[in-house]
Amino acid sequence: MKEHELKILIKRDEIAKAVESLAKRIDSDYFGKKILLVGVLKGAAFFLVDLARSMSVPLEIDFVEVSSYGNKSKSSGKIKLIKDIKKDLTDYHVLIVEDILDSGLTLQYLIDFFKQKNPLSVKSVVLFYKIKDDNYKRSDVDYFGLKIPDYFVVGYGLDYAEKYRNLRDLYVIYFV
Ligand SMILES: O=P(O)(O)OC[C@H]1O[C@H](OP(=O)(O)OP(=O)(O)O)[C@H](O)[C@@H]1O
Ligand code: HPA
Ligand SMILES: [Mg+2]
Repeated sequence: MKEHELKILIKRDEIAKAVESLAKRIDSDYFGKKILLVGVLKGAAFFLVDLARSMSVPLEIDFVEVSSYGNKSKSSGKIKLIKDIKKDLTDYHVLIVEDILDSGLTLQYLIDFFKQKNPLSVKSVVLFYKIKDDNYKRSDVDYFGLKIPDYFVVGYGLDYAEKYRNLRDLYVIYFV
């Protein structure tokens, strides 16, 4: 029996355009600055690679891994740090690279976490910004690519129970 089905939400071309346009804006804001892109494994790995290849300022990359969804489609509310970075950040501008802002808990956790490492600055770029109702207060995002409705989505790095990260387009997953 089929448990879920996928329906396309955003095509790869639109995603690619959003990534290009973010890269341009970040390039111009970070001109002459020592920048470290920190991707949030595993979901944001795909976005970080595409973003970094579209940027032209000199940059370094690193990754942290956190997890809070496990095999579910709702945040457990508890962020688990699985992999930290070792680098001394005191002379870097840190840009946290996230695939999606949903409850916002992961990003808030990481902003606080990186501020404690005393870099020159901490900012964030999120590709998919999930729209919640107006009273829903989340951490501020410095750059975002595409607003999406409040559905559970997969593809372009995003998973359901670890599957579908490799899809090039973004899909809504419906549980039937
Ligand atoms: O705004 P939030 O509600 O915190 O959700 C966003 C985070 O959740 C997902 O990661 P997940 O914990 O599923 O780990 P994964 O990237 O390995 O799938 C996603 O990749 C973001 O990192
Ligand atoms: O909509 C989503 N899809 C996949 N992973 C996620 N993590 C937070 N929100 C989502
Ligand atoms: Mg996940």
